[in-house]
Amino acid sequence: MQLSEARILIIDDDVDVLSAAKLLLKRHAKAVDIEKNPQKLPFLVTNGDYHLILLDMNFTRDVNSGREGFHWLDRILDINAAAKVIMITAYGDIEMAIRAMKAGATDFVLKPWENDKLLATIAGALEGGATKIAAPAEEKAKDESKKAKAGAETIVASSESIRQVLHTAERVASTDANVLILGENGTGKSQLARHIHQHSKRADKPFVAVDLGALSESLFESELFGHVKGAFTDAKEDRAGRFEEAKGGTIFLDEIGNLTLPLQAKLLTVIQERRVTRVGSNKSINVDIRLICATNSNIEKMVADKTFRQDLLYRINTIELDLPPLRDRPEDISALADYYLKQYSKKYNRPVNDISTALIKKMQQYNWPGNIRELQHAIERAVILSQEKTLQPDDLFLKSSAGQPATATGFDLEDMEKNLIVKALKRFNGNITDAARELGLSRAALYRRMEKYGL
Ligand SMILES: Nc1ncnc2c1ncn2[C@@H]1O[C@H](COP(=O)(O)OP(=O)(O)OP(=O)(O)O)[C@@H](O)[C@H]1O
Repeated sequence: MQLSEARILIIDDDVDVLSAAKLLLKRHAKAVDIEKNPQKLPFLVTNGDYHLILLDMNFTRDVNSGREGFHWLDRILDINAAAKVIMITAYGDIEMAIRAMKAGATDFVLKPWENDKLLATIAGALEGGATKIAAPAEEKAKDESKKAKAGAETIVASSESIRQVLHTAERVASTDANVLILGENGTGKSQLARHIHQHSKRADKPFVAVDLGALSESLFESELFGHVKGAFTDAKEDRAGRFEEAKGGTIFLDEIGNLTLPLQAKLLTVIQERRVTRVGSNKSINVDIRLICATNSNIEKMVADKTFRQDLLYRINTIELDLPPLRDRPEDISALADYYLKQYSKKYNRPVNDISTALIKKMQQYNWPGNIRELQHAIERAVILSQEKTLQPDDLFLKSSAGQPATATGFDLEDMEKNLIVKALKRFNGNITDAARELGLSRAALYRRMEKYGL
């Protein structure tokens, strides 16, 4: 839709921001309403028929955390999941802006804004009607059902090593052989397990995934094997366990290397007998399941150290599939980056459609400790933050030198700040006053940071 047809609501507790925005927008839009008090939002959203809402992230009551901004974003999307909300965020709040986009905001603008940029962002949000991000709950439900549908997930496989693994996986899918998938975190073990299920004759039966690493010892039995009413204090009714839920289908036991020895013994019995007994019951039930396990531990070493039972390993590893880390398959890096670029530029309605050769090179030199999951998140952030059509090396926040571990999030705030400053200085040909204004900093604060980063 055109900006000239749009009804816009602006919510900010700073009256100067409100009047500046109104002054600008009323010249371009059909109607502009402003409101200082966010408590009025539910009423306004319900009755106002707005095409777009500009929402402040940090109300003064809650300046630092942005919590209130998220709260109001949620309220708006609860009332109208298709609402278009642009968050107004201060410089330094980029991390929050990313979270807001993930939580369902259509876009964000940094304060203080440039008028042209604000207008372009609003016009972009209004135009991108069809690609509006779904509200989180909707999105999640869509994801789940997508995953459940056979063949719905795309596996990117350019490298010979992954093609080999996929080839073997598809060949063994039709058998009922137990499969053990090995690989570092984020290499795609869960995805491969789902792929095997989808290519098996059990595809239209349940696929039940259990993260054994997240299961406490006390919950293990009732979660996996179920319980009968009264078996323990909280057992208010009979409940089937995950093995029973997977009947006729596949059970995927992730992080099997995390099981303690007593639990390994219990699991071994069930796998051998293909029968489970609910906690508190004396009747065992037959379960027809296909078993797939995965671990990022060195399981052979665990057997040698006697922390993993050899007989259990022999039961679960009839077929062993080894997913190599991403750093060992550079051909997959550019294919995956491309795949996620398309996915996220569509999801977030961003104009980014290409990755520069220099950035591909940078990615291929990096060691990706978090593997595909880390690459996926890095591209997602870059797509959200980039203003350009082609992603450049500066757009991806990685530790710069190859072989260095990334930070826990793969995203370093200081690197990010330095990059933003470099970009602003470039854009304004080194003009400190203009760059500082763009960044929302005083000239002195910008000088201090330039000194800190040796710029
Ligand atoms: N070949 C691939 N093509 C496209 N996306 C992939 C591929 N492999 C993995 N992914 C994606 O990477 C992310 C991590 O994959 P997954 O959860 O399967 O890894 P994992 O090895 O099970 O991780 P963890 O060890 O932490 O449980 C997921 O979003 C998944 O969809």
